[in-house]
Amino acid sequence: MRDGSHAKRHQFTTVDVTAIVRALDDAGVPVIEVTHGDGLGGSSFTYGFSHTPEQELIKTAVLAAVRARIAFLMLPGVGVLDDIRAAAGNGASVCRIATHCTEADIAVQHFGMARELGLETVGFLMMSHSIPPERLAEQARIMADAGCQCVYVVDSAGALVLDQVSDRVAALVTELGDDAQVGFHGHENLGLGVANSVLAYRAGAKQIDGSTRRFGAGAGNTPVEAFVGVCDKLGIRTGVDFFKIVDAAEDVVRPVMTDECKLDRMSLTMGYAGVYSSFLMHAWTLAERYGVSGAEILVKAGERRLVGGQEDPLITIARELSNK
Ligand SMILES: CC[C@H](O)CC(=O)C(=O)O
Ligand SMILES: [Mn+2]
Repeated sequence: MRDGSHAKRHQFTTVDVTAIVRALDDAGVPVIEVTHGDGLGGSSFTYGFSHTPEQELIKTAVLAAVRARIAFLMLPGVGVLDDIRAAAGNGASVCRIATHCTEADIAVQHFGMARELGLETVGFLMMSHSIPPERLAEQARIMADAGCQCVYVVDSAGALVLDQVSDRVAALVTELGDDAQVGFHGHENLGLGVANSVLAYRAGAKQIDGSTRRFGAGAGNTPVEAFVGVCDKLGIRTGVDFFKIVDAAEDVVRPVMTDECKLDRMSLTMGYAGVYSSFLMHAWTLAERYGVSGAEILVKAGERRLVGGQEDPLITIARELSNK
């Protein structure tokens, strides 16, 4: 529900969260993430305001879950340490800290504090396609040394293709050994979420993200119901019941979501050009405001190697295109 929140423009209600958590929990999903789509503190003019304060949603999710642990995500700078304390106080038990893949050092104090609070810790190396496996492994080492228990290869742009996932996951597994697990977070912008996730598992990833009906930024995340079905057929045990997760997707999540995540010109361009998936809605809005092509904005964003948090340069690009 965190990445999926982008596809609902952060308008989840406590009623939605209760219904979805119950259904996912009953299907056997072990960890459910609930936060504004841009993480703790994301509700703002830049990222869009939440319908319901995220700490309220976290509290609601904790109450609704019987077995599942509730996770939250934060980007240092968008959220602050007090947001982590509040989420822990509201019963969340998994703290996921995201940084651009070359900036792991900005999360050191967050992992330290999360561990002191007794939280399970996960590190997100975003835009993992943009640096080679060896450099990514060095950044993973920084997170693990700071107290992170599972470092994720995060394909924020949905730009990684098959072996590029295996190579990165394998590099992290070799670097981290028993010090931390490795995870994978895929996006569907080139239609590879499930295949990439299977390869991540085969390369040693122990935690894999997904969302029902693939709700997430861009073309969405790895569709968890398809991933569970594929894993069943491959003899990979996920602990998630295929028929229950399909029912959850169809009967509970579908009616709550206003729009489907589309594999269309814009999201395909994001995967192809290596653009942060959360830029999709910004590019749409700017394309309309300046009367320019959204896909062209994204291609330029890829050329300029913009990272998450650099939403303002998208405005510059749109203005430049419009002046041309
Ligand atoms: C808001 C953080 C970011 O979008 C994390 C993520 O899901 C990704 O990079 O794919
Ligand atoms: Mn994502």
